[in-house]
Amino acid sequence: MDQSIAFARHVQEIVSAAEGKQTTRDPEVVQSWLRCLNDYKLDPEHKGEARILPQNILRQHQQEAEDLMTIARFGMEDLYRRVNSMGYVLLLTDAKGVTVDFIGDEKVDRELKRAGLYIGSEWSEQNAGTCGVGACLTSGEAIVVHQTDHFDMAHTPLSCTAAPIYHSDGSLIGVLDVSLLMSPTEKYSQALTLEVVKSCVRRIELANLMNSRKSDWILRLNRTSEFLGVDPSCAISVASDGTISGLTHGAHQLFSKAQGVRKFSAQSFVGKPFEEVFDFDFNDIPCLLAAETPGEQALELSDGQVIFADVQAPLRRERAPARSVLPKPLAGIHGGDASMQILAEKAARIVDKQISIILEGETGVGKEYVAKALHASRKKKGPFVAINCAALPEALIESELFGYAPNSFTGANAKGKKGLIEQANGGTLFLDEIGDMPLVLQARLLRVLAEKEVMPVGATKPVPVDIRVISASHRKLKSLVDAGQFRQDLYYRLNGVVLSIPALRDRTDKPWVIRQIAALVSEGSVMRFSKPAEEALLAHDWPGNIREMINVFELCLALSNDGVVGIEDLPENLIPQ
Ligand SMILES: Nc1ncnc2c1ncn2[C@@H]1O[C@H](COP(=O)(O)OP(=O)(O)OP(=O)(O)O)[C@@H](O)[C@H]1O
Repeated sequence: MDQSIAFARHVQEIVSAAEGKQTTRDPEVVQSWLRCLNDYKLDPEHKGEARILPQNILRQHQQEAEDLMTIARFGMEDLYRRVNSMGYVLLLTDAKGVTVDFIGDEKVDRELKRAGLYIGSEWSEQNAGTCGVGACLTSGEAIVVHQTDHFDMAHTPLSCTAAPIYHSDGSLIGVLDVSLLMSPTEKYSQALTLEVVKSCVRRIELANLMNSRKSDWILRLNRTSEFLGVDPSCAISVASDGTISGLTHGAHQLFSKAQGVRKFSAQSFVGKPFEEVFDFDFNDIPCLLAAETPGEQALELSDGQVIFADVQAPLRRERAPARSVLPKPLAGIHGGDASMQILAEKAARIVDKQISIILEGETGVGKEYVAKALHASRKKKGPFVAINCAALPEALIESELFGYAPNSFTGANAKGKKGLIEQANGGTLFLDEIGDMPLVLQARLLRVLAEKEVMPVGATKPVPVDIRVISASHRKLKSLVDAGQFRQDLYYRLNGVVLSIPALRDRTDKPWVIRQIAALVSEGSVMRFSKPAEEALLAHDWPGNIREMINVFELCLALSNDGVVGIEDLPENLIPQ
């Protein structure tokens, strides 16, 4: 047919379609023509040249699309091996329609370049009119734009089949297009090509999801159980908190249909709880790993539709909780010593549980300090009551601990008195030097802990108490039990978890401890040490631990000039000979 007649007919067809007249064109092609006329104000009589971007601008697009190019390259090469003998070329464009990667036959390089089937060509609908890439980007769906489907007469020799590529977060990131310079007249000749391109993109998206979500559960999904393991139709990833962290476009379409969502909305399923989409408990996903029959792989979608799932467990464990996730008071008990860090992490795991804790360590290492940090880290705090079992006078110990009823003995307060255990109700009871508690009192304490109530001296009715107990001892309680000085049954009740605080001489964070205690003693004002003084502090073995350090620093502060402590200000036993 004469070129000018063909051109006139093409323009005429577009105009009459725009007027709403009957047409045999596919509706998505007509919709694109209408966008070209009405939205982009393109002129069907104008013959545009294919636009190839200059190198520097192309490079910018390629840099921004680096991830997409890496994701898609293996799929493109595989696809090209299958279709190149039929004359197809492959284009990968970014979300703006710029060809950032290209595979074609070098023998017809010049013709391809002229036709715009080339690296750097720009195929947005606004620029090139109806074309495979442009219509695909605008609609978000795969499409064949065959010969005179093209809006611009310059492109009507081409046949273009394009499928959108979606990121696992749901956003449209590019288009994979296969095009022919010369093709059979009938459009249905490209029906199989469309399926091949869609399947290639499906595998690209799946590989991307599996690669980028290694710490999550991956569920490969199919409507039938056959081919589920080898060629699933779509997939999702689920994070450890039970929310959907990523999905392929096929999964997006499946869920949208199940939930009656018509309008395409990119991110609508990412971040949603797994149970909102499936009628299945997230915590039961591991059970699917052991599925042996298709029936055991079947899941129900929210609309009752059955879908089969092939599950892959997280390949990479999420990193262990960093120090910063410890409750603040516990994170602040050391300055980087490894055994203190382990202690803090262990304590953080049990801090809100009904588990008794024993703190062991030499005198002055900071057992009460750590007990207070434990208490301060609890969600439900209540009061903190400390009892030094070694310092209580024997005669008063019972009434101090358990309290007494009004007028229960001579000299007692007429109103009675709440004991320390009752004062700790709803909070923490810290029993310091528990190893020094007399045996008779140990029996009574055991009853309090077992029955969760105290019987004040002279009272007839017990008082219920809810306390968490932290005990401390500078001697190993187990050896006291072996020596018959501590009740075994009480030891077992107190001994939920033992936390051993290292001696100061064994800690690797001594410079941090020095700074802490200097600030404590000087109450925030200046207290610094000369280099030789600091070296002497670091070399000392601190038998009295942190308490000894506090005493030494108080003395130094009093002797020093303007808060700067020299070696001569240190006590004699600290000065190297
Ligand atoms: N990390 C720290 N920062 C500041 N001060 C601390 C720290 N650790 C302990 N202290 C202080 O050191 C002193 C001794 O600590 P604590 O009384 O907790 O030790 P203890 O092991 O319970 O001693 P004892 O065995 O004699 O009962 C206290 O004044 C405490 O406040």
